[in-house]
Amino acid sequence: MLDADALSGRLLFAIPKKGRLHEKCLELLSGADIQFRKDHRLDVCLVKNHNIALVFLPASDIPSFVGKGNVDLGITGQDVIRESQMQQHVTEVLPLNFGKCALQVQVPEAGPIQAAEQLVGKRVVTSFEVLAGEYFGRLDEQLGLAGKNKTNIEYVGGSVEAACALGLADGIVDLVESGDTMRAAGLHAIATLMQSEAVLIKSSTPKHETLEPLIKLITARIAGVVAASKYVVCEYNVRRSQLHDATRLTPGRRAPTISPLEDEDWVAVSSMVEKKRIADVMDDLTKIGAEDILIFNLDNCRV
Ligand SMILES: Nc1ncnc2c1ncn2[C@@H]1O[C@H](COP(=O)(O)OP(=O)(O)OP(=O)(O)O)[C@@H](O)[C@H]1O
Ligand SMILES: O=P(O)(O)OC[C@H]1O[C@H](OP(=O)(O)OP(=O)(O)O)[C@H](O)[C@@H]1O
Ligand SMILES: [Mg+2]
Repeated sequence: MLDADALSGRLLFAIPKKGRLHEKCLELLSGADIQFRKDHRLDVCLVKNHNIALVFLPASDIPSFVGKGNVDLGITGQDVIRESQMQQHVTEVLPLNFGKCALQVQVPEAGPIQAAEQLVGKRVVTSFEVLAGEYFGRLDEQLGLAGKNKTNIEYVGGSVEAACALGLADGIVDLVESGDTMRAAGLHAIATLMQSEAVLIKSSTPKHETLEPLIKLITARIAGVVAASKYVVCEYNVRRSQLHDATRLTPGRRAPTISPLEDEDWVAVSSMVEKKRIADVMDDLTKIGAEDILIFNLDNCRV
């Protein structure tokens, strides 16, 4: 049985229990070798190989749990940190390079509204009533709307994109990643409130100073997994005479590793390259005569 004694002294680490961030968080924990077995009936479980307990919570509740110091560390989206008005109480320790999306004002594509200002005084449906309220509050003020004439912000918990078709709203404020959901609902975006990604957060006023070394260790491990997902190792052979151009193309993080080959005119080069740039880099290496270009994914790293 899991009771308060079992949790006492452990670092509490909040993980989204479902939704878009859940699977990615499990991959991060596995990459950082944080081992646990979760009973599906319980939202708290002990980590086997560290003095940590994982707490599985809705992503939108995690900012206030961390901000109030009820848990020590958490993963959630920057959007829900701002929506819960917890920015002053939580510290963003590390961006995690997933859960990337934008909070946008959307309206029916075929309709008359083409700018957010035209929605002022009308009905807006959203799960982000604080952020949408602030945004349209500013527009209301700029356009001098007050009282009953102000933009009407209404909360729904999900499936926000259906609101316009159902006749409940003139526009919505919701998250967009690929845009598939928005387009399927016949909507298009006319303004962006914020960009968001998943972040590792800790309390700005931690209750347990003694846990700080463990927080640092976990942060370093997770940073290693995140960096590994951003980089590849690029290895190739190139003529010594082209080495200057080659190192300009693949400068590495500190410097590329250069090894001699049996053929004295040639060297082997090994270098970390950002994954998103690798196709261009391979094209450019080919142009300067590099051969045998090999790309390796990283499972983990410390850089
Ligand atoms: N389509 C998306 N692409 C990338 N990140 C997203 C997307 N939708 C949401 N997110 C991020 O994930 C966080 C959690 O949202 P999500 O909708 O997955 O949670 P939920 O509402 O608890 O789950 P569910 O929608 O399954 O009930 C959001 O605050 C946002 O940061
Ligand atoms: O631009 P896209 O790639 O289509 O992603 C955007 C959708 O993802 C989220 O919904 P989710 O899947 O969490 O469902 P929900 O609306 O029920 O929360 C968000 O609320 C959008 O509806
Ligand atoms: Mg959702």
